[in-house]
Order: sequence, then C-alpha cells, then structure tokens
Amino acid sequence: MTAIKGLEGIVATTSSISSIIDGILTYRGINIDDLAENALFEEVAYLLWYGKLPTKTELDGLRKQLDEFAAIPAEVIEAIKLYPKHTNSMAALRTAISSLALYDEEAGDMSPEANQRKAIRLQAQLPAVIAAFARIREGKEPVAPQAGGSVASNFLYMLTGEAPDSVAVKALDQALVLHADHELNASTFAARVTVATLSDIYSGVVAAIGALKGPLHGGANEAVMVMLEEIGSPANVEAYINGKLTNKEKIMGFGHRVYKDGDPRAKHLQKMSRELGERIGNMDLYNMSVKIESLVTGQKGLKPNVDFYSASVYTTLKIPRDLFTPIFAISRVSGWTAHILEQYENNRLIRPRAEYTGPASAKYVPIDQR
Ligand SMILES: CC(=O)SCCNC(=O)CCNC(=O)[C@H](O)C(C)(C)COP(=O)(O)OP(=O)(O)OC[C@H]1O[C@@H](n2cnc3c(N)ncnc32)[C@H](O)[C@@H]1OP(=O)(O)O
Ligand SMILES: O=C([O-])CC(=O)C(=O)O
Repeated sequence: MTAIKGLEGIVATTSSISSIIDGILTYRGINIDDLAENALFEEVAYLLWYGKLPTKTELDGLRKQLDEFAAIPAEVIEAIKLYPKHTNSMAALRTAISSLALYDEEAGDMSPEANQRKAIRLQAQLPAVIAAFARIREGKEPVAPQAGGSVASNFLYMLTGEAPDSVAVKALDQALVLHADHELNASTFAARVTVATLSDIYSGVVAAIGALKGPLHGGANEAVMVMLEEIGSPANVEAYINGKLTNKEKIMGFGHRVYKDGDPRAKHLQKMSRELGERIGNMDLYNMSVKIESLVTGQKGLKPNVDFYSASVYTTLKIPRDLFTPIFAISRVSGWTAHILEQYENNRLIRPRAEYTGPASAKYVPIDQR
C-alpha cells in the first residue's frame, strides 16, 4: 500500500454535478462562462440541486421557499449575541450553522424530500446568519431579509440595512455563480465523507465550513486581501513579491490542485475588479493585483485562482475582509448540499486506507518500567 500525498489525482467518487475536464468547468454540463454571463445565482442553485435549469414558475417557487425559510430562530440570534465580538467569522458561522440544526424540526428526518428542504433552508439561512453576526458584533440589531429579494441583494441589505445598488448586487450575484460548485474540492469532500456515515446534512455542512476556513482553500480570499493591504500601493508590489518568492513563501490566490493552466473563473473576477475600480475611480487594488499576477505568473508559472481577484472585488463593494470566506460559503453551500443529496442517493461509507509508517513491532512496557 503506497499513499498518494494529498490524494492528488485519485478519483474518489462519481458525480453528475460539476466537471473539470481539460481545464473547462461545467455545472451539470453547462460551461461556467455561459453561466457567469447569463445565469442568476438562484438558477444555478436550482441547477445544482435538481440537475436542470428552472422554468420561470420553478424559479419563482424556489425564491418563495428561500423567503419562507430565511428566518433565523430567536435562540440562535440570542446565542450569536453571546459570541466573543472578535471571534473568527468562519468559526462563528460554523457554530451558528451547527446550532440551527438544534431548532430544525426536520433535522432527524432523512427522507429525500426533507433533506431537499433542509438544503434550501441552509441556503436561505446561511447569509442571514453571517449578516446577523456582522451586525451584532458592531452593536447593531440584525435586519430581516426582504421578501422577493435575491440571495445577493438580501445579503447586502441584511449587512448594511440599506437597499444595495444594482451594480453591487450584479457583481455579488456573479461572484456567487462562480463559486457555487467545484467537483470534489476539499470542503465538498469533507461534506461527502461526513454524510457517507449516514450522518445528517447539518453535520455535512458544518464539516465543509471547517474545511473551507483554511487558507489553502476558501480562506485564501481573505489572505489575498491581507497581502494587498501589506503591499499598500502598486509601487511596492515588485519588492514585496520578489521577497516572498525568494523566501519560498506562497503567494495567496495563486495555484490550484486541478487547474495547471489557469482557473476559468479568474478572468470574470478580474473583469469585475477592473469595472468596479473604474466605477469608484480608484484602480489601486486592481493595478496591484495585475502587477502581482504578472510577477507570479512570469517567475513561477502560477496563475490566479478564484480567490485572487475576488479580494479586490469584495473590498471595492465595501465588504469587511473577514466576511470574504463566509461569502464563499453563501455560494458553496448550494454545491455542498447538492453533493450531500447525491451522496445519500447512492451511498457507500467513505473509508480509505493509510500506509503505516510507525514501528514494525513493539512491545507494551509496564508503566513502572518506562
Ligand atoms: C477555492 C480554492 O480553494 S483555490 C486555492 C486557494 N488557495 C490558495 O490560493 C493558496 C495558495 N496556493 C496553494 O497553496 C496551492 O497552490 C494549492 C493548495 C492551491 C494547491 O496545492 P498543491 O496542488 O498541493 O500544490 P503544491 O502546494 O504541492 O505546489 C506545487 C509547487 O508549486 C508551488 N506553489 C503552489 N502554489 C504556490 C503559490 N501560491 N505561491 C508560490 N508557490 C506555490 C509549491 O511551493 C510547490 O513548489 P515545489 O514543488 O518547489 O515545492
Ligand atoms: O477545487 C478546489 O480544489 C478548490 C475549490 O474549491 C475551487 O477552486 O473552487
């Protein structure tokens, strides 16, 4: 038995949800470029869950369910008020989602219908939980979502308490489309491993949030912003990046386990970053990002991944840095739950083996002789 470090290249399941073949990403066979340019996030969530694009009636039905399910139990809001104000936002999200399970009367119902409803409930409640946490830590009361609003517009509304402008809503919606699913990424794998024991959907999503939090995965978008802040201005980029590369440090937002020739989603986020910068008349973040890309690609051959330009996009939308990874979760929960439902449909316990590297043969030594 020889271990493959990081399971690179191992095909661990079949899935009909998303594919990455020859560097092309599709959701249910539809190219991500097509979806990024034309689809709304709710259409994409429907596509991931049900395997087809919704009709207008089906989309309206999903929106109605998202509205109905968005309310957060008062006990969960009260608990969030007790979280330390400076706690990590992904830790807060992980805890709050876990506590939502306690108040879901269907939590123990493992029927496909109940699990589908729970998937929609998680999609509806996750943005509300993040916005509530962000407001509560500033001493403000949570804002309820507006019926009929999209996931993107409602998140911005719940965060600020003000009607968001249409450019911001469109940008966030497109970002949500781009992040919704990605084959067997680490957090989705964590979710599938968890529910393959026939544990519940909340446990799967909590495991996924824990995996997404790390800076080698979803946490990279926040780490990119930390880097941009450290650099400070386009004039400092070269010295900073050269220093990091000389020290063999990783540049966050670059590289990918599957894409070696570039991430097809990055160009959409780059365009968004440029357009939003032009709109506010400040191109510093965009110019810094482009310069970093040119140096890292030029010297290391590494291309930006989905996390790189999302940092400048979210900052230009005035979203606090530590909410970037929770926003990733707002989108990816659609993919996580689609994968969880797929896992339940055709389940087998996921239990690989380990190549043993400990002592070959050892004897128990009584404690008084050690
Ligand atoms: C949504 C997402 O999860 S996208 C990924 C988000 N994560 C990041 O942006 C963090 C930065 N990137 C990375 O750490 C990696 O590229 C990962 C984790 C994404 C992929 O990791 P792996 O497939 O395991 O690649 P691995 O880390 O082995 O890198 C291979 C080589 O490229 C180098 N490399 C990879 N990424 C980077 C980077 N961002 N900066 C500098 N060097 C890098 C490694 O140091 C390694 O070099 P070596 O062979 O000389 O030791
Ligand atoms: O697929 C991966 O390894 C990381 C990921 O989630 C993504 O790129 O969206």
